[in-house]
Amino acid sequence: MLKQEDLKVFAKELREFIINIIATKQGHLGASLGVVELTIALHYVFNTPEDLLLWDVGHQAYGHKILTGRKDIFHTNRQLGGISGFPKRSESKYDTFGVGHSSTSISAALGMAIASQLKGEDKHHIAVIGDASIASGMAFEGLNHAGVTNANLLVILNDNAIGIDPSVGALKQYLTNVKKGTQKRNNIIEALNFDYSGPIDGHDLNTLISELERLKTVKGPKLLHIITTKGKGLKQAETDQVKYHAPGKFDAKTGNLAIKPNTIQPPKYQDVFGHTIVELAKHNKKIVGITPAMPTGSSLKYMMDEIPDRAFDVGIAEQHAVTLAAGMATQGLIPFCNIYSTFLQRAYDQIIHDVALQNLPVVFCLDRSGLVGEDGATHHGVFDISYLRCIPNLVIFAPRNETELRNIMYTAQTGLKQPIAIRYPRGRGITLNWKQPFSNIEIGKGEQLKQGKQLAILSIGAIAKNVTEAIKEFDVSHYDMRFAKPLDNNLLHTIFKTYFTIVTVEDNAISGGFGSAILEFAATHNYKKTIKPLGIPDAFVEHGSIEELQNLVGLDTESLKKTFKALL
Ligand SMILES: Cc1ncc(C[n+]2csc(CCOP(=O)(O)OP(=O)(O)O)c2C)c(N)n1
Ligand SMILES: CC(=O)[C@@H](O)[C@H](O)COP(=O)(O)O
Ligand SMILES: [Mg+2]
Repeated sequence: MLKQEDLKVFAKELREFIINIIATKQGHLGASLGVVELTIALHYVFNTPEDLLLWDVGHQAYGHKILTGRKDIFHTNRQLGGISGFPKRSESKYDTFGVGHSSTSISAALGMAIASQLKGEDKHHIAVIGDASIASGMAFEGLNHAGVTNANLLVILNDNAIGIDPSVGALKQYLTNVKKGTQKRNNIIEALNFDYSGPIDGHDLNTLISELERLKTVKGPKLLHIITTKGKGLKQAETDQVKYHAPGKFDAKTGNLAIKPNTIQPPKYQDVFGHTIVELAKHNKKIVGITPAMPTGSSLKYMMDEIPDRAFDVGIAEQHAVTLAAGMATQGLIPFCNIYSTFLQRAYDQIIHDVALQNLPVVFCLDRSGLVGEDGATHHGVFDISYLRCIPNLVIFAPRNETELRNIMYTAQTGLKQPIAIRYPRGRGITLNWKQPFSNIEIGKGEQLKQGKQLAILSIGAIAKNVTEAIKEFDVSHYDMRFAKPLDNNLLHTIFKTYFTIVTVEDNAISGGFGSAILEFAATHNYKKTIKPLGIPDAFVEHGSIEELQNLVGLDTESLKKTFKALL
């Protein structure tokens, strides 16, 4: 075991190791650099894995992974077949809880602490949570419960005043006041029956270690407030914390970002959303934009910059974002509530109870639908069609390209009388000249893209691109059905009367997805046809590039080609 006086040098080496690998292999950088000292101090003071250490979100756990037996394979981080970018129980006994979505650590650590009590085990339970994640409702539910238990729980609030984008809300202001020393009384955490200590410098190893040693002897729920700098140790990452949250490739020595080739490319779908909402909102004063803590990732930041009074970052609060949108819609506003497909899972009851049941015209923009790549199983947006399709009143649309995204956004603000979910993928579209004049899309209307004789392929969303390429040499029909709900029944009757074999293609789970909707249609109307649904199988898809993962599930162009050929 290293001596305490050697830990400072060790911290420098750990930081350099993380920077060197992430510079070429990519991943989340700033958060892990910010907790290097904390990570070392925690593993120095506590007896992991006997003591249970949980990382909220887990994007800051690279140091933890490196210190717990994964240094030699850290270069495989987030790559196909490599280690996960987040703590994962199946990967290591030091990863006590699987994460990726935020604000779960307090509840999970409390659950473990109560289990230890019931089993008569004497161990420590430590949840490390960031300032943006602790502001989420779920974290407060955990604190509220923990405060009336005598569970041996230590919550470490890693306060760097930023999430991916700058933290927002009254709690952030409160924490700032605590740091300034102007909020000594009325400590929220003490009011919840926690023993509060701090704020302390989270980069000072000696202070951290002595405070953690002291807290080991304190019984019951306790919270240590530490102040850190996101990106600590790499100048650019400290200065441009938003960019260096996950900067892509960069020069490990200078910190400069890799220069991207100067070629004209189609836009990212998120930017089509971001620019289009600004364009529409300038003309339609009823439009408001909402994001739960993802202004940069969703590109709602364009509207926040141009029309700040009508664009809201509500923090990591998906449930609140949806019900806030519902409230606004009751008053005649047209809320565009932009939530990553995977994070909308958190707000399921709000979609049903607060929006759909009251048939409120909220426009859900589900970015990052389909396979998202290196973030892996926690982040793929492959369930939304299934979890939304069973909800009455809700329209579900998936654009196959940028123009379709723009036009459905345009259509949604022209007096739609019901909620709509628009799902679109991570990454770039296919159209260079994408800023065309708007036109209306008829709700529930599909489109034929190619005419052929041998079979009919029905796709939904941007995966149409792979289908189009795969069928170039085949005599088949291709339909972009566009709406998973309502289905284009007229078009479907024509298709079912014309073809014997029908293939459906989607980047959503086959279970309950678009293909299931077509099977239900066939069963309802007594069509006895061969229907082959292609999509995500009934298993969690791991991490890798989107292309690799599409290949794994048979949705890349070559795999589709083989499947179609076998059916001809
Ligand atoms: C439920 C959920 N919503 C949104 C996200 C996206 N997200 C990942 S990290 C992050 C910011 C976390 O900030 P903080 O807790 O302060 O940790 P830091 O990055 O500063 O260490 C967000 C919004 C998520 N992972 N989970
Ligand atoms: C940890 C986390 O949840 C986010 O940082 C997420 O990785 C962002 O994903 P995008 O890169 O698709 O915006
Ligand atoms: Mg933070």
